[in-house]
Amino acid sequence: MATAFTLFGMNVVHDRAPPQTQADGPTTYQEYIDFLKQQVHRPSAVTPSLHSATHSPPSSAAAPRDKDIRIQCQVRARIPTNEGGEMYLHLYKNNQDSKEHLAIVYGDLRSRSLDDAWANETILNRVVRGAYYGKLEEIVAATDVPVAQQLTPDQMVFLEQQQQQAKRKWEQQQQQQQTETAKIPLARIHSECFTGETVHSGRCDCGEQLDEAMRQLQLAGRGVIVYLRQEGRGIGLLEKLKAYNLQDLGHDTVAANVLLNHPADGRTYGIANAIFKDLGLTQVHLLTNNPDKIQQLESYGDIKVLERREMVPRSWNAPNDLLMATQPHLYPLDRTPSSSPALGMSSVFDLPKKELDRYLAVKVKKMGHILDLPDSVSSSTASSPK
Ligand SMILES: Nc1nc2c(ncn2[C@@H]2O[C@H](COP(=O)(O)OP(=O)(O)OP(=O)(O)O)[C@@H](O)[C@H]2O)c(=O)[nH]1
Repeated sequence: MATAFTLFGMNVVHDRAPPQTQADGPTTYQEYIDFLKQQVHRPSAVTPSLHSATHSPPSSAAAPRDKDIRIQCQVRARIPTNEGGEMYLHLYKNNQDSKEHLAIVYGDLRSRSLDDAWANETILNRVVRGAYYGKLEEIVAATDVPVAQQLTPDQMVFLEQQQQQAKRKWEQQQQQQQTETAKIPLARIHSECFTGETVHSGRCDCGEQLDEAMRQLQLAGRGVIVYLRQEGRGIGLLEKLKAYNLQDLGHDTVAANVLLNHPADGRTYGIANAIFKDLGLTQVHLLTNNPDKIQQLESYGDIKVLERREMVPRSWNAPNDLLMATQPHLYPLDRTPSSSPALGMSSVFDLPKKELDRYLAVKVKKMGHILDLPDSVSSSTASSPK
């Protein structure tokens, strides 16, 4: 028989009664989760075991392996964007996991580990891994290149001199910048979301957040988006897709994670902290609604978040829509209202809003994200835990 109870102002309907000890139903979130877990571990026709005998349970993504983090930027490359801007993609390796975490860098920030001298490398090796100063087109314009695998002695001398000059220019610019403006870079720590970013899922706002962060960074002209491979809040794509099926059965994003024996949010930010440091940042303005992200980042003691810049969902943000409609060149092509229907995709004016609003409401109501829920969203999500 279905049971209903209220949790954090939401009516939760479940197909089984809560445990005897909680005659009035769970009153705290922990009790709700315990209640759900109890059901999962009872044999049931409607709630099958989540892990078959042939599969070992997923490892806990929560275990912080945050000690003695070492990172190295392996390569940097210029990426012109379809909106007319330009950024430098930095690829990092680290001693914590085997993932390729990224930094999307705008403006003149430089990676210390990339710029370090590496053993037995030639000037051409440095240029190829992106540890060059200035613009490669300037080198190309001034020599007979294409530069071959082997540089002639003349080319080698030219390249060395050209790089010394370009480096001095960069250092001068840095000094001027610090004395004149002491600009604090704009930064974002973004967690990978294949579904939201690549297949344009309307279950979450991750894709539009990445687009919006890139737009803001491009406008700011200086800063970084650290792109962490922490898919599914750290549980990975496999487990996130299972969580989606649990969500379709009526659980919210937090409960679905817990039912799969994962923490609600298993992410850590030690690698982001190390990447910020590597890029010479000590103070940032951070684009986020997630206070936990700020707290975790600052807990390492290296980076101070001077200001939090909120990320308002596009579908809630009329002025942004207006900006997009009037300045579509600032937005990715596949997200503009005019091009979307032609591609058979939802336009931002026609997002699958119900599921997205539920996702956003859970972030605000259960995960403490700082966002003003519009009345329409508050009321439309009040009766559902999803
Ligand atoms: N486990 C799980 N992860 C999800 C789900 N939907 C999106 N994600 C992941 O959530 C991460 C983004 O986290 P969010 O909570 O949306 O945002 P945030 O990074 O904490 O906060 P902001 O800085 O304000 O964007 C990405 O790694 C997504 O893959 C879901 O339903 N379940």
